[in-house]
Amino acid sequence: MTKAVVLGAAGGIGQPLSLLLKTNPLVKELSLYDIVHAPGVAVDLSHIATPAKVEGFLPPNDGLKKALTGADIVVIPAGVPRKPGMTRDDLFKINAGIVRDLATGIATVAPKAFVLVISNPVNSTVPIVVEVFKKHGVFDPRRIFGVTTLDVVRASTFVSEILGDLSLTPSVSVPVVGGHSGVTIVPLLSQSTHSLPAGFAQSSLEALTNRIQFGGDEVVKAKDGAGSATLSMAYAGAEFAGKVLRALKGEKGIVAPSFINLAADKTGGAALQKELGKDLEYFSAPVELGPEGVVKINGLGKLSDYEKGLIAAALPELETNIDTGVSFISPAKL
Ligand SMILES: NC(=O)C1=CN([C@@H]2O[C@H](COP(=O)(O)OP(=O)(O)OC[C@H]3O[C@@H](n4cnc5c(N)ncnc54)[C@H](O)[C@@H]3O)[C@@H](O)[C@H]2O)C=CC1
Ligand SMILES: O=C([O-])CC(=O)C(=O)O
Repeated sequence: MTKAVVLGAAGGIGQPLSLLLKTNPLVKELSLYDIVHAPGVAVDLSHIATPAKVEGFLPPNDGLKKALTGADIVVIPAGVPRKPGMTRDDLFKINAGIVRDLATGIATVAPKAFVLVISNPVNSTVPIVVEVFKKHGVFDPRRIFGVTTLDVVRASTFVSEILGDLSLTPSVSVPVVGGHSGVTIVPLLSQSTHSLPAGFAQSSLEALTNRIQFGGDEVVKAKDGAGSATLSMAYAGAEFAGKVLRALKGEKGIVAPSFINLAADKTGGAALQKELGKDLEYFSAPVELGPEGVVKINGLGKLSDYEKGLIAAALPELETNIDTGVSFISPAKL
């Protein structure tokens, strides 16, 4: 009996993500929570002929508590999205408090649930969730994930476009590491399952890297004030949640990049910090998943000199983003 919960379920991401979770056969119960419209979205989804039982909750009458009771996996797309001209960090002022309050609810009601954080800025909101869990004495680094899957999805799509064959997309896999904003997004294109065309110029590689790093801006610009990626994010969120659910059920060998606390696997985390040359507490790396969450943090593999430069450029911003999140909850630590 697996219960999934979506917090922020009536939003641009929340609705299609809830739809996709409703169609996942591993989900037996689906609870939707939002400050608006969640019961209506739930009734709508409840007519779909798949097994998951759907319920929707609003804040009054302990709605958050009811939504979270018995949760195995909680996905958080609650919060405001960007408008043109904004960075993800500009969202921190509003989203930090939203994520803190929702994390407090999870830590109190469903401390063992897997928590998948979509709300931006992910590089800071994941540390917020972790600090809240620490304060409640329920922190397990293996169970808290920043969802960076959209960067991986974009990398597969853009590489397939360059190879001139979109039908390759499902099998093209490119590790994307670091974090989830601008230069902290580091695609390791040299490790793509499908090589770029022979003679692919360095300038083209840089343009492709830039497109993956700033893919979010492409959508924000195209939506022209109406928000940021929602449908592709819902797809990516459902894909990552699906992997976590399969691992929870005992399937072995599932690996996916995610922004995690490196204490999730002490040996792998320490080895990664050594590779990075920096004692970062968080990093998005390929992680192997199991029934208890992160089983193993994989290293970066063989990097090109260009990729080494991208990692070096990502580290200072990542460190600042992480500190911003930690100090929002635990100012004394810094
Ligand atoms: N990790 C990633 O790759 C991506 C992250 N995002 C982020 O996801 C977040 C959501 O984006 P959208 O769905 O487009 O925004 P949206 O504005 O369409 O939806 C957000 C939803 O959150 C709800 N909400 C606000 N405060 C809440 C609270 N305290 N409790 C429960 N629900 C609350 C709102 O009522 C709304 O329904 C943004 O922060 C955005 O930047 C967006 C795309 C990709
Ligand atoms: O760009 C944004 O603000 C939303 C996001 O995280 C993405 O699309 O990758």
